[in-house]
Amino acid sequence: MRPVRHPAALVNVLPTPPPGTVLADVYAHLASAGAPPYRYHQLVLALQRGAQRFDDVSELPRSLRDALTARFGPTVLPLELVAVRSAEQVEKVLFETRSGARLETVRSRYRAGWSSVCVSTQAGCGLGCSFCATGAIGLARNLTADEICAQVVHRRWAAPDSVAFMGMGEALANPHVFTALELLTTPGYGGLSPRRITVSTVGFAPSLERLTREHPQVTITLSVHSPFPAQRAELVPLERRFSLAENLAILDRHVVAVRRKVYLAYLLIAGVNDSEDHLRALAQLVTSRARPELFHVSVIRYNDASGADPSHRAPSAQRVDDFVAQLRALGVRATRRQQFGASIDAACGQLHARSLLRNRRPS
Ligand SMILES: C[S@@+](CC[C@H](N)C(=O)[O-])C[C@H]1O[C@@H](n2cnc3c(N)ncnc32)[C@H](O)[C@@H]1O
Ligand code: SF4
Repeated sequence: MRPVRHPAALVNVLPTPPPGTVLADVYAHLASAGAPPYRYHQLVLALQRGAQRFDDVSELPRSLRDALTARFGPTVLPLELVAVRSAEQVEKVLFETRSGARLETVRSRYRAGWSSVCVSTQAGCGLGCSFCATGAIGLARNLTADEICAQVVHRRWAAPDSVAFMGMGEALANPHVFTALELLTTPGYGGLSPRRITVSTVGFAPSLERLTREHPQVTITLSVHSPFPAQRAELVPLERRFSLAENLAILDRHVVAVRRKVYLAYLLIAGVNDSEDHLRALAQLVTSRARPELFHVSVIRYNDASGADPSHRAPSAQRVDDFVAQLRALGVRATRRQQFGASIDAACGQLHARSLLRNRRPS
């Protein structure tokens, strides 16, 4: 949404911020201090223009800026930029939260004038997938909604065209993700179309159901990785709690209700899940759905990941292309997921918020 300039015009424009966010606390604080409503709106506009500190919001009287700083600390956004690394069309940033938790965010510019931010939803991840660097470090904690949104609106980059919840962590294991989605999609705050937001999950079924109910237009990616339950449980231990079948049943209902495509991620690991049997079983899994045309398989080439199972190997690029072509020949809509930034550990599955410190550089 384009900022509305005149404060008086703003009073009834911005909805109240969702509870559980710093903006909700600021809103309540300003109201209890007797500040007129447009002061809150001035603050939000200043944030959208890149202000990071209460002190930067020159539209607010000095006394109010001082009161907000005294109550909430100097910065509005709860992340400090610690280090940056760039390569190809990708920039990877290491952030630190006020409590000292570390997370990484990746910004890609994959075609002229189009940018996407891949946000982390947890510091680490507790789900222990065998192929993932984030899983290897375990879970430190869920990120707050503010910490998730701050990655999107950080002054380092202009507002992105799309946001992927595909960085560190399992988004649907973190209830704060729902607050973040609300903030990012509300006009006047993030203002992003939900269709430009992708949530990737290994299948936290109750939260997946909730996502389809509360944010039906958000794009969903379900990480599959094996069509065989016993093997999938080895690769993705959450399979033992919420099966692929249970998650696919949720998506079956969802695609019928919203008539929108969902994505199935298939991470190809040489000699592990790239056999003819896997190919046929995966194709059967998709083509047997009631609406197979609404399931799109994204094949991902395995990236070397620190702490992952040392026996995992990347297939050749040709093998990935062949796998995609064979899926198509079996009637499945499939593409290879384009990935950039593997040389700086910024590609899928490589985020672990440790090695960037060697490249520390000021913002
Ligand atoms: C890190 S996960 C985060 C989102 C969510 N937890 C999930 O697993 O879908 C994002 C994507 O990275 C992929 N991924 C994980 N480890 C990988 C690796 N070593 N190489 C390539 N992709 C990987 C996952 O399969 C998933 O599609
Ligand atoms: S692949 Fe996703 S769910 Fe699995 S360990 Fe990595 S971040 Fe967690």
